[in-house]
Amino acid sequence: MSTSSSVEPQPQLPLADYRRYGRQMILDGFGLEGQIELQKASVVVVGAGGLGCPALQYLAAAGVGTLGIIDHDHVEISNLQRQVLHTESRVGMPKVLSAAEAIKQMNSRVRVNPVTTALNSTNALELLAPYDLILDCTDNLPTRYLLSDTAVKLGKPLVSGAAQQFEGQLCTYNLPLKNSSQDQLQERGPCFRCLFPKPPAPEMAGSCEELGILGAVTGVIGNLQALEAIKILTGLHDGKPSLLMFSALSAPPFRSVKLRPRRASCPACGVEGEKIGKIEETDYVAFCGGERPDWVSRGLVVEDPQKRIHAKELKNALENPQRMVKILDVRPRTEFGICHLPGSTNIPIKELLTNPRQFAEGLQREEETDVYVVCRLGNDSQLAVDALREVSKTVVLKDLVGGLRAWSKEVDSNFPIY
Ligand SMILES: Nc1ncnc2c1ncn2[C@@H]1O[C@H](COP(=O)(O)OP(=O)(O)OP(=O)(O)O)[C@@H](O)[C@H]1O
Ligand SMILES: [Zn+2]
Repeated sequence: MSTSSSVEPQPQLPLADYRRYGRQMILDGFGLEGQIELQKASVVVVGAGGLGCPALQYLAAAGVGTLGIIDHDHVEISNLQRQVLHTESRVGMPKVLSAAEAIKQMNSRVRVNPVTTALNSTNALELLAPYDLILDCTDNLPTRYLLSDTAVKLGKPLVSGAAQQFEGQLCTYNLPLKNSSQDQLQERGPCFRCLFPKPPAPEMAGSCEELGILGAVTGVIGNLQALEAIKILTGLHDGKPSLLMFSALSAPPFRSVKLRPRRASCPACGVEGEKIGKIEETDYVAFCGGERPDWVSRGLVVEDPQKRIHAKELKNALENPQRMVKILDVRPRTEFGICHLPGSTNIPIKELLTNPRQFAEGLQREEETDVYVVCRLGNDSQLAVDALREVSKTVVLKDLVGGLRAWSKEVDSNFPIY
């Protein structure tokens, strides 16, 4: 029997992994140690949407040992333009299960822990505690504050991404600082509350559905989140907190600002002044100004027949005109260019609201004409009708309940939904 085999060191990774991860293991500063760190690491990704999908994809491909995925939503066809782990055949499936399936196909050795419930103040500490690092891939402020407070309480870095339209942001909160002084406060970088002590007004925060998003933009930010996580886990991060801003249409597209140290008076991570209470007892939605008005359902509640018209009634009015009928479409020009009702006139809501009198005067000249205002979902059309009513004497001035989406559902299934 040869004695050499008993003294030969065992490979520290399965042999196949040397081949699989070799391209990254030969990088200076990464090495075998880096791969072992990734293998041992656990990362939880909150949100398996536009940011979460690319982030998960690169974390799984790189060989992070355990990935938690938390999301309560299901895959929709409108997600596939950017949520690149989901597929046509998985439309309707919980996003976390769809993402788990994609990861399994790519790297079967990654342990995936899917959670199909929403993260909230009562479950956050428990759901996030088992992980080394947290990725915020969500799309709303209450969850951002909740994630930040929980990350502070658990002492974990929080890699936060955001993207909308052509723009995105990346920031790691609660980042472990390198060469930190003895000063306790300086051991970690600032938290989300240090930067944004007060939430912006809820109406300022629009969703991707309302404002639009280019898929490749979420790809850029989601990839950067994965990269940031990998740098932190493998010790490649310089430990200097910064806020990175990306604007796809600007030159150069990236800007970065160094962040100030954490605020001693921060109610979450500071040592002075008022502290936040228990996370479990905090109402994050209320803190962020309450629920955003659900305009669509609001539209269904306000049933004032003087002010509003349903899609089927509008169809009748158009087909059996007692009087002249005019359709005013208040969507942005780009959306009007996607599809519109024949014969409709486009006056974008922004223009209309800057000078409603001017447009009302135009309508008044056509006193015999009934005016119906339409938009995409039935929100802006209400604002337009309210503004026009104040200055106009047009006899019939109504907005379409549920907007053109309702038109498509209730009247003409060939009218595009976008
Ligand atoms: N508190 C939360 N817990 C778990 N997942 C969350 C929470 N808040 C948001 N998310 C998830 O974060 C993801 C954000 O991704 P994104 O905005 O790309 O998707 P979306 O909401 O499907 O988009 P769209 O606005 O086009 O419908 C969503 O899948 C959403 O369900
Ligand atoms: Zn703070």
